[in-house]
Formats: sequence, structure tokens, C-alpha cells
Amino acid sequence: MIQLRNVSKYYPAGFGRVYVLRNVTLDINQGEFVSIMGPSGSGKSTLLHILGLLEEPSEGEYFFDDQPVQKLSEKRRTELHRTQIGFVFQAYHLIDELTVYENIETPLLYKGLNGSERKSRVAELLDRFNMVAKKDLFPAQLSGGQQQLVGIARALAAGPSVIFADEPTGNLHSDQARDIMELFRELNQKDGVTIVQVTHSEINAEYGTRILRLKDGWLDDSAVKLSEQGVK
Ligand SMILES: Nc1ncnc2c1ncn2[C@@H]1O[C@H](COP(=O)(O)OP(=O)(O)OP(=O)(O)O)[C@@H](O)[C@H]1O
Repeated sequence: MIQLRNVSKYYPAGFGRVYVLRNVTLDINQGEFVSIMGPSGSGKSTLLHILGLLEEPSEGEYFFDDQPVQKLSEKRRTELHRTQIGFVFQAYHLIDELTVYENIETPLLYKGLNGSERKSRVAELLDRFNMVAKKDLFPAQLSGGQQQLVGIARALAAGPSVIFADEPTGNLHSDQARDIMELFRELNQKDGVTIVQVTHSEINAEYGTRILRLKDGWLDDSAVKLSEQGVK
């Protein structure tokens, strides 16, 4: 599903460059639940943003569902983003002026669904996430865990095949974090959604099936499969 080939990312600095990612080659198959770990500044968010089509590599190739991302038109890339990819952020990134219902509905408006299709999809997600009673509240009226649930419902609304999550529990208490990780596990195992998360937490990482470790922009090739270690 995802193939990166010799991907580097750098920024100009003085007369030279600062490398954030170096020569990253990586395959992620449909149905995997991958955790990206590494010290602060090692390039985790940058890698996730490239995978989620929010940033472009400076060098190298990215194939999403066998399509060379760098050769796609802007229109096709936006379409891919809207239909195949859901993004979940640490700070939720909900729209403060919109209700829970409207936040979840937003990607469906972009996708061009009609009113009744949108209504039934949002109702389904509200029901699944036990948020029906909260549907007319604004983000500021919710707990952090509830805001993140809305963030995940919004990411799932358009029926993506992959969810990219950047420290999705970074602002949550441990019990809320566990609920979010259990939801991710269920989405992955029952619904078959591919999940790629950045996390600092070994506990969160163990919900997944594989850990990728970054250091100074390099991917550690000895990345382990948790199932092979007998963890799961
Ligand atoms: N636009 C930019 N211009 C210059 N340097 C940048 C830019 N964006 C990111 N960087 C640098 O890239 C490096 C990696 O950043 P990134 O956010 O990917 O790290 P991270 O591993 O996610 O860190 P953290 O765990 O602290 O969130 C950092 O040193 C950062 O300063």
C-alpha cells in the first residue's frame, strides 16, 4: 500500500542543508498497524506528514497504492487525500466554531456527499463513538478524550483506507489514552483500517504490529515485528 524509496527531506540552512530524513526506504502493507518512535527531533512527524501527503519529500519516491505520488496532479493528490487518508492530530485540530456534528460532517462536504448520505454517515459515527448526546456541543465543551474521539470520527468519516495519527494521545490522561488505543486496535482488526501512528509511548506502540525507529532522520533497519517477538 505504501512504499517509500530513498526518501530524504532537507531544509536550506545558511549555505548548506539540514537533513531531517535521510534515505528512508519503507514498505507498509494494507492492514498493518505501525508505530513510529524515536527521540524528539528525529523526524517522526516529518515522515508522517510525507506519508499523509501533507508534505513532499526533497528526494526519493513515494508510491501510494502503486501510484507515484510525486507524479500525480494536484487535483488527483487532493482526491487521494480526501478519499483514502484520515489524519489525527495530537491537539485535535477541530474547528472551534463548529459543533461535534458539523466537525464530523466537514470531510463529507468536501467529498461531495448529498445531505441524506451525510446525515446517515455522521449518525453512524456518533452512535459508534457514543457521542450522540454531545452532537450539538462545541469542542471547548468536551473533555480532551472526547475531542480526540471527534477527531478520529472526522478522520474516519470519508471511509479512508489508512489513518495517520501524530501522537494521538499526547494530550490525554492514561485511561483516555488506553481508550483511544483500544479504538485504534478495533479499527485495525475489525474494520481493516491501516494505522500509522507516531508515539513516544512504548505502551501505545505495543497496540500495533510493528515499530519503526528513527534516529537523526535515519530509519533503524532492525525494526522489529512485535508478533515475531511474541509480544502479541
Ligand atoms: N520547516 C522547517 N524548516 C527547518 N527545519 C525544520 C522544519 N520543519 C521541521 N524541521 C526540523 O526537522 C527536525 C525533525 O522535526 P520533526 O517534527 O519531524 O521531529 P519529531 O521526531 O516529530 O519530533 P518531536 O518528537 O519533538 O515532535 C527538527 O529538528 C525540526 O527543527
